[in-house]
Amino acid sequence: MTATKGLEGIVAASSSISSIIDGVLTYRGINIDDLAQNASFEEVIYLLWYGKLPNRQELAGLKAKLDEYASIPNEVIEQIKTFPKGANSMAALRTAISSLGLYDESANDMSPEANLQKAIKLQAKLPTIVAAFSRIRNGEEPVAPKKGVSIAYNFLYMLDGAEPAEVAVKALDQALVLHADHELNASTFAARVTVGTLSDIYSGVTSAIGALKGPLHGGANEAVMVMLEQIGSLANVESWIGEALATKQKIMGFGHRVYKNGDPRAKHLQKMSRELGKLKGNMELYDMSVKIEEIVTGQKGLKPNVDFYSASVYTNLGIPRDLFTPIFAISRVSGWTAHILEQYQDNRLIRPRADYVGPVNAKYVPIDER
Ligand SMILES: CC(=O)SCCNC(=O)CCNC(=O)[C@H](O)C(C)(C)COP(=O)(O)OP(=O)(O)OC[C@H]1O[C@@H](n2cnc3c(N)ncnc32)[C@H](O)[C@@H]1OP(=O)(O)O
Ligand SMILES: O=C([O-])CC(=O)C(=O)O
Repeated sequence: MTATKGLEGIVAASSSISSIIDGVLTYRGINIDDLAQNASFEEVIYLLWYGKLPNRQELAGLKAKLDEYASIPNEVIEQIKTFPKGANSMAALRTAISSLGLYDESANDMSPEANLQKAIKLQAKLPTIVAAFSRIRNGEEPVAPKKGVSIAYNFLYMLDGAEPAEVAVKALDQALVLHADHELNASTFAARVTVGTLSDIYSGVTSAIGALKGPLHGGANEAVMVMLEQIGSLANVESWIGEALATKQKIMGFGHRVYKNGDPRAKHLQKMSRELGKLKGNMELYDMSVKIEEIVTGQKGLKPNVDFYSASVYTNLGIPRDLFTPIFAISRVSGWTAHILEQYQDNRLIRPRADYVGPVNAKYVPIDER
């Protein structure tokens, strides 16, 4: 037995949810470019869960359910109030989602109907939790979710307690579409491994949040912003990136396990970043990002991934840096739950082998002789 480090190129599941073929990403066979330009995030959620685009009535039905489930139990709000000041936002989300399962009487009902309802609940409640966490740590009361608006609108509304600008809602909605699913990425794989033991959906999503948090995965969007802040200005880009490359540091937001010729989502986020910069009358972050891309692609052949331009997009939307990865989770929970439902439909325990490289025939040495 020999191991493939990082499971690169290993096909570990069959799935009909999203595909990456010759660098082209589709959700249920529909090209991401088409979806990014035309679909709302709610249509995409429906597409991922039900395998087809909804008609008007089906979409209205899903939105009504999302409205019904968007509020979170008081016990969870009270628990968030006990979190340490300065808690990591993804750790807080992981804990709150795990707690949410305690207050759902159907948490361990494994019927397909109950699991679908729980997927809707998780999608509906996750943005409410992120916004509540953000307000509570700022010493503010959480804002209750509004009915009859999109997830993107509601999240921005619950975050600031004010009606969001149309342009901000549109940009966030498109970002949510672009992040919704991505085949067998690390967090989705973690979710599938967890529920492959026939554990419950809350456990699966909690595992996924833990995996998304890391800077080699979803945590990279926050890390890109840290880098932009450290660089500080367009004038510093060349020397900062030059030094980072010379000392073999990883440039956050570049490279991808599956895309070697570029991530098809990055161009949409780049366009959004440019447009939001123009609207704000401040192109510094956009110009810095373009310059970084020019150098990193020129010198290393590495292309920006989905996380790179999302950092300047979210910053231009006025969102605090440490909420970038929780926003990724607000979107990706649609994909995680679609994969969890698919895993339950045709489950087999996921249990690979390890290539043992440790000592053999070692003897137990009594403690006094060590
Ligand atoms: C939503 C997402 O999860 S998208 C990914 C988000 N993560 C990031 O942006 C973090 C930065 N990128 C990376 O760390 C990597 O490109 C990953 C984790 C995305 C992919 O990793 P892998 O497929 O394992 O590629 P690996 O890390 O082996 O890289 C191959 C080579 O390219 C280099 N490389 C890859 N990415 C980068 C980078 N961002 N900056 C500098 N060099 C890089 C590696 O150092 C390695 O070089 P070597 O062969 O000389 O050792
Ligand atoms: O697929 C991956 O490895 C990383 C990921 O989640 C994405 O790019 O959206």
